[in-house]
Amino acid sequence: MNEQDHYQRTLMQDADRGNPIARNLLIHGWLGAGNTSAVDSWLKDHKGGAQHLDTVLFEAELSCFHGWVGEAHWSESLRHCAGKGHKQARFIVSLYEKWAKLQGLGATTDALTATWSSPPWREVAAQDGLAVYQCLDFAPHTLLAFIRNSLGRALRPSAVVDPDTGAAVRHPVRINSAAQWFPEQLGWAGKLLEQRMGLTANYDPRCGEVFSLLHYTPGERYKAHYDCLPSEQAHSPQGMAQGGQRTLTVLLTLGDQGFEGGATAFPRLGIDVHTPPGALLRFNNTDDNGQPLRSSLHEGQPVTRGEKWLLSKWVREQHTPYGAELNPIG
Ligand SMILES: O=C(O)CCC(=O)C(=O)O
Ligand SMILES: [Fe+2]
Repeated sequence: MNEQDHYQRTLMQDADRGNPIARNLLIHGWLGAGNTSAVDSWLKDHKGGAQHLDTVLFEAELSCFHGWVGEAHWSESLRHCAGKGHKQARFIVSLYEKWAKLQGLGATTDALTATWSSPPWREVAAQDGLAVYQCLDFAPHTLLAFIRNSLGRALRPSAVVDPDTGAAVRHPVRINSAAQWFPEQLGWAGKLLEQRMGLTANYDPRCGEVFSLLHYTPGERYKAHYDCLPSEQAHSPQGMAQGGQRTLTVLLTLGDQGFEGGATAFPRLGIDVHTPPGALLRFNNTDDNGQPLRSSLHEGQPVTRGEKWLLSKWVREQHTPYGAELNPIG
């Protein structure tokens, strides 16, 4: 058996045992390859078995985010699973309801199918080609806690690769911990966040890089840096394969409520922004001609008390490999 067959067989076995990440990799792989009949028969096989509700919910997720034509409308399937007491389905329904409440939608509105209307942005600074905006009350606190609790377990000290040895080493530019939220781990909550963040901050989620979770304890910081890349690097064949230049940064503050210090500061503009939990901060890294913008220099100042949690999204000018995995048939 060659390596590819072995990988595929392992995925199938793990998916059959109910491992959701293996299942997502397997199905997203089939969707990306246009093999919809494999997806169809996998769903049919598993709907009868012990993982019946998991499979119904997963089919609903495919319908909601990937254009899959399921047996029922995704919102009906989601409600059905929640009604049967499926824990994850209940969480997702409650997430939609909390989000609808945050948007001021009345209790009579169907939170699952209500159209998303982006909350307003507030200008923090607009100077020297840089526009910094804040969007307060973007995401409900249950989502923030969910991300902290789930992805938080994958936090590791931030490292950069030593060009001489290839070893991962601590680097003084970024003293914090970080974790990446890979596409096969996003699940319903992560995909909903991708969708709503893209609509709100006005970018195509397929141009995004993987979400990074950043965590800072007192004394930790992210020293002044640019998110954009040197133009030659961004537009080299390797850079273009990654989506080209990083044009936009969007940060979602996850809490916790009580941290002090840790503002996101723009030293060339002389401003620092303290973004409350659930709010977005958005700024451009390039000018109107797509060139790196000097005024976009920014830093995460040292935290002085409590813990700072942040989810960061770097957006490229073109589709990224992450974007292709995020939305295999979109
Ligand atoms: O921690 C911060 O406030 C800044 C984070 C940041 O600059 C980034 O993720 O690119
Ligand atoms: Fe940054």
